Amino acid sequence: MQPDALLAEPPVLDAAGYQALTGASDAQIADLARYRDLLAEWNEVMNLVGPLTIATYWTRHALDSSQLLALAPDALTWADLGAGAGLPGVVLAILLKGREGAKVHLVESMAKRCRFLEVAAQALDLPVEIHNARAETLKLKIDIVTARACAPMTKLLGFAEPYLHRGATGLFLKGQDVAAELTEARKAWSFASDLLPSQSDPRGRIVQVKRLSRVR
Ligand SMILES: C[S@@+](CC[C@H](N)C(=O)[O-])C[C@H]1O[C@@H](n2cnc3c(N)ncnc32)[C@H](O)[C@@H]1O
Repeated sequence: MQPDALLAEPPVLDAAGYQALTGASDAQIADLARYRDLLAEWNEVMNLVGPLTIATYWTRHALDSSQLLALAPDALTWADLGAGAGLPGVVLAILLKGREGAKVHLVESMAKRCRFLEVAAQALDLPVEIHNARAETLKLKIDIVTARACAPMTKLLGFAEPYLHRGATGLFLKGQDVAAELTEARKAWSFASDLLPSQSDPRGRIVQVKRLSRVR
């Protein structure tokens, strides 16, 4: 990682800044704002996201999630493992809404977080399927498997293995410890990977993973 990247601060965007940067439509901005309001409302009674991160929603959550679409512009089917409150999956679903064949699988093992996901999906009329399940137990054939803050890389690859084996590409949002996590993961897994820069966090990286197998 470049030393100056370690010093740089993430951009702080409002809705207008986010729209100028991403080209999102007015309808998508309205849906993203509605999702932020739902997050803020439900966060009062349920631990969904760090309360302070609502103030930086457009960078920390909206941009962090939506940047994945530019890396896989033709992908229609996604699975978000450990979706929690729906990050990145709900943001992706908002932006994919209306595209024929689009579907985001939101995979979350905690039932109460799935209740929030059901509310968001209904309020925003999203192309999602919610699975209250452990990610590693599902057998979904999809284009892209993603996750943010779900587990360290070694464990996350175990969750993602069934999806990668069915042909998915992995795009995982990771923080500044990614290099150490990858070194550790290579003790258990053999895989091809690329480290891509994050638009929302100069210290973060997106790990693109293909061809996963266990180290014997
Ligand atoms: C720290 S939260 C992150 C949530 C969200 N991705 C985000 O970035 O805000 C991790 C979530 O992963 C879920 N989780 C952990 N292991 C899982 C598994 N094997 N299958 C499904 N969900 C899992 C947890 O219940 C939790 O909601």
